[in-house]
Amino acid sequence: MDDSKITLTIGKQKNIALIAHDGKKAEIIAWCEEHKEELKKHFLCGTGTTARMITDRTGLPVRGYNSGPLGGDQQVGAKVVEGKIDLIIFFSDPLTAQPHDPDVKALLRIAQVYDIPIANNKATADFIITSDFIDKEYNHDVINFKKNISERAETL
Ligand SMILES: O=C(CO)COP(=O)(O)O
Repeated sequence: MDDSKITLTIGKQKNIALIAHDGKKAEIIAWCEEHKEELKKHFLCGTGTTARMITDRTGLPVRGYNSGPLGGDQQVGAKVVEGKIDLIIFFSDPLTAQPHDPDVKALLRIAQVYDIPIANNKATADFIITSDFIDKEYNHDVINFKKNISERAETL
């Protein structure tokens, strides 16, 4: 058995990261409004502009990191590595080139490495937010996890 891999039972409340490129901001705001009652039960964070716009338009509290082009995707990726993110809703824009495309790819890759559910369009986001996953105690395999479970949200 790999000693660096620990299984944690995290509880029902999830730490959810919300991210959208500019061409998809309206879509993620509408999605948050549609699922507001569910999202209220969870801890929300996101890249800078997305977080601010969701809070302004829906009233949901969303802790904001840096804007995506200024390293926000990398900050979310680092939280994934630390075992603090349970779900990522990332409405990326497939029709517009992004200056920070390497950061976007790095986030997609690290979510895959750590087996974190990541929705890149509304259909997938709808599926996850209405699924058992969101309601269940979440058993999460975390590699090199060093923080106490209760510190997870506080240190996001
Ligand atoms: O660029 C982004 C994700 O790659 C999103 O960043 P903002 O939320 O700051 O617009």
